[in-house]
Amino acid sequence: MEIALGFSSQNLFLSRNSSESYHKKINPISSFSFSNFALRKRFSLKRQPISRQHCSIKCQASTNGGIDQQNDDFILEDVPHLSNFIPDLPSYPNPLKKTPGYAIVKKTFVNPEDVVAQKIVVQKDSPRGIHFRRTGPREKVCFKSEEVRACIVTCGGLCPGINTVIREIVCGLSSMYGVDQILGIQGGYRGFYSKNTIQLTPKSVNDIHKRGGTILQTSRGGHDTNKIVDNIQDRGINQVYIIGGDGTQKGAAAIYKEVERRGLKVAVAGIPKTIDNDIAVIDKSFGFDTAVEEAQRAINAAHVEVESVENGVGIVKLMGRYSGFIAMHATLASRDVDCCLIPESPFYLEGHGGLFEFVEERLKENRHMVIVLAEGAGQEYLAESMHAVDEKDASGNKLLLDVGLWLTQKIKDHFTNVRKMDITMKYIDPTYMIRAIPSSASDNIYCTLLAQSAVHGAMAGFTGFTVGPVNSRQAYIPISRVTETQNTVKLTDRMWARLLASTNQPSFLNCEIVQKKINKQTSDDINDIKITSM
Ligand SMILES: Nc1ncnc2c1ncn2[C@@H]1O[C@H](COP(=O)(O)OP(=O)(O)OP(=O)(O)O)[C@@H](O)[C@H]1O
Ligand SMILES: O=P(O)(O)OC[C@H]1O[C@](O)(CO)[C@@H](O)[C@@H]1O
Ligand SMILES: [Mg+2]
Repeated sequence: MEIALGFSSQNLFLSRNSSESYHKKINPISSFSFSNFALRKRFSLKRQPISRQHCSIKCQASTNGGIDQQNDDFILEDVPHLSNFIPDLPSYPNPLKKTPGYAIVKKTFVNPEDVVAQKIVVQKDSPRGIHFRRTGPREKVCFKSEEVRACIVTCGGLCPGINTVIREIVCGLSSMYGVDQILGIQGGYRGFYSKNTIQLTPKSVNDIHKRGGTILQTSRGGHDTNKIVDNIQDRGINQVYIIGGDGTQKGAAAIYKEVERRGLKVAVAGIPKTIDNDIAVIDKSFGFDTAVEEAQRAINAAHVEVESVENGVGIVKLMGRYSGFIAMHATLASRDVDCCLIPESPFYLEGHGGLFEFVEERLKENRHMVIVLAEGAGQEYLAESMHAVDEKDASGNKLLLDVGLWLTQKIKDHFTNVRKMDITMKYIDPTYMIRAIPSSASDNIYCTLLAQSAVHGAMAGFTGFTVGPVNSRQAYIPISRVTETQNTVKLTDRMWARLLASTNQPSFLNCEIVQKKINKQTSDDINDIKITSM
């Protein structure tokens, strides 16, 4: 089957030619015309002559559904739609146009064929690459307002902005779609089957965005797919909004699969939340900027303390289990940090090029120094030196040892006992403080976009999706796509190089483990189409 595509070089969106005949040929529900294709459908493209900024492209759905080896593939990684497994699903006109907010909006509904390109830095002849569906209101919805019974659940650790997302889902459902049956599931996944629900209304959530944490409470562990879906069925819930990190999104994928297996008309929408910014595909997770901003206060305090004494060494420990994004960004933002240690970049203490040597150099030069440490850094050394046994939290995440205390002690011992130097150590651990605060103004706006995109998607009948910004545009991403890998700092990317150039810290490159890690990252990068460089 042939599809005509047109795009502007200045536009991130690609639109398929919306000819009626095409729609009829592809899908009886015209506004969901992509949804007949299975996830990760690939189209081989034949390029036509490019005229100025626009070019029109013919593409052909791959008949075998497999990976097309042609260079100029257009790949749509689509999200499921309820019509995929519910026969004769009715659709209704979207009531949005009748709401005061949208009454005079020029283009209320997104073009159903708009997609967001995952890769926007391209060369003239490079392949078209992967695309995701653009979020936004569709002309047709699959739920009548009075029929919707939505629920919201929050799982995993805290993050600034969770309450804003809750608020905006409730207010979005109510003001845009006239939905008034919205339940809050309390205490994370286990709350589905072990706690009572609370009714959420625009009034009850009115000022929750000013508070940190989650008004619904959260938990780790307790994901029992069958019990959860039984409960969804028993309560007559037909839209499930799930706010949480990588673990939560895996849980959401399991719920979606079970819902599909049972053939239920239930839309499952994931909203990615993580302070660690470790969720793949999306640009950045909400609350991250707020946390980085708050981390500045701890770094400033450490700097003030150590520059006020002779040979002051300050250590600030920040969150980041497997990904050092908070530490990296907080360091880059501060300029008062001499060294940033993250889980992705192993370091060593003794000998030439090691951390002790660097600390001594900085003390000689400046009489003080500040180290920012991600909690997941150096765990291999700690485990070795403390003979620790592996402990896990209720979700199966490894419990970390306190690298901040360990490093403080190591530096103190080295300078006092080996180098016979007087130093003053200051250890600041603001880990929970940076995630327990309300979100900043810009994060609040980001949370609003996420929440409203999720609401539009669920109302339109999309399911099994996570919503998030891809190259600054909100997209519906298949849940499995965001859980297959974890986002980590790439030592081979320019952002880490910028950090090294800013701190002038050692790269610890003459260490064998570091070399091995970098070699591995380089080979992983070849398979990783996500552009992490900025
Ligand atoms: N593979 C999985 N399948 C189903 N459920 C899962 C899976 N992994 C985790 N979960 C569930 O998801 C919830 C949250 O997981 P977890 O504690 O790992 O936090 P998270 O969502 O990754 O957030 P964060 O890491 O940002 O704190 C828990 O209730 C856990 O039981
Ligand atoms: O103590 P809690 O609540 O389990 O959270 C700690 C973990 O949560 C995170 O913020 C997110 O996974 C990690 O950085 C941190 O290790
Ligand atoms: Mg996690």
